[in-house]
Amino acid sequence: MARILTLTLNPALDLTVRLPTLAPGEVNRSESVLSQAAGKGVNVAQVLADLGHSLTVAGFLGADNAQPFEALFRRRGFIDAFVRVPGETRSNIKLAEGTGRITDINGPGPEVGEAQQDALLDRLDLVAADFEIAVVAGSLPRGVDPQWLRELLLRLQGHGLKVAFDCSGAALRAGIEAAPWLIKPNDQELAEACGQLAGNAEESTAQVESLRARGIEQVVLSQGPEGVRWFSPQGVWQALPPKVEVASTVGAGDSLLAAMVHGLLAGWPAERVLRRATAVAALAVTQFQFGIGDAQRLQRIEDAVQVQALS
Ligand SMILES: Nc1ncnc2c1ncn2[C@@H]1O[C@H](COP(=O)(O)OP(=O)(O)OP(=O)(O)O)[C@@H](O)[C@H]1O
Ligand SMILES: O=P(O)(O)OC[C@@]1(O)O[C@H](CO)[C@@H](O)[C@@H]1O
Repeated sequence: MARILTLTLNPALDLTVRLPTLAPGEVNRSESVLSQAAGKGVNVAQVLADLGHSLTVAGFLGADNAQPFEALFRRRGFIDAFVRVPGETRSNIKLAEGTGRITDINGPGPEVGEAQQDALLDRLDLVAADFEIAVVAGSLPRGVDPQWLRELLLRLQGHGLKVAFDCSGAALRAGIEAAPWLIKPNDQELAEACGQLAGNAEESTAQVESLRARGIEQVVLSQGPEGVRWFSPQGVWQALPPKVEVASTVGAGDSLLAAMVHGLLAGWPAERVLRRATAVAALAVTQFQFGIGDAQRLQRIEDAVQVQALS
């Protein structure tokens, strides 16, 4: 199995508040509140660990509330290469209604100074050669410029790493300039990357192909309950997940990304890569925790995923 680095520049403590129905402007009573050390790259690491890989996690972590992250890293056996920054890692609130609807309230993250940004680059220069691949996922904290992110991706690639990248907005556009190996936009992020929302499948295909023409080998377009379209040198593939009971969609994209990386690193045939990854993502929406909770359930979901080659 591979040694994988995940970078979460703006991790979060996810506070998932479960309630029957959200009534905005009213006093709401929750059923439970779950607090988890999270953020996209950390969630990806959890899934990759369950798929058998050995993980190093890095990024910027607020020094004042690092404990839940450190506990997770110890429990999971992750090597902790996070640079500590003054202040707190943000808390992101996820309002999870009984219907499966989720309302995300994500914080901006701590202010990260130039010295800490340099420290992370220096640390990555030291360790990069140990890895086959880096997964860079999630937003930027305050003080970090999208162009710094572009430089970071170029630097990782300069060390010979494949980069899988999942981001949004200006940071996504800047990262794309570095032509990472793989990106995983959703429809909205594809629109942000290409300047307009595609009106139909033909238009989104043309947008994806324009990105691939810029040197991005793999584009995994995630489309919520409608599944995945995957554009790669192995052709264009589509997967439709079975209907599942939704607990929380938070982290579904991270699960999809992790499992795509897993299948591609394993060198599996395209159909198997996409089938497994779609099942891992569908399983993720049935649970509140990150990672692969129930292997038997995963197999049942995988058997029900529909995959077809589009070209
Ligand atoms: N209701 C659902 N049922 C089954 N699979 C789902 C459902 N919602 C999402 N998925 C799976 O998870 C994948 C990722 O979901 P989505 O497209 O919402 O990602 P995302 O926007 O990156 O999400 P997030 O950023 O919250 O992780 C989808 O491509 C699909 O395979
Ligand atoms: O604000 P960002 O960095 O874009 O997204 C952060 C986040 O919503 O992404 C993960 C789910 O993908 C959550 O664990 C986390 O709270």
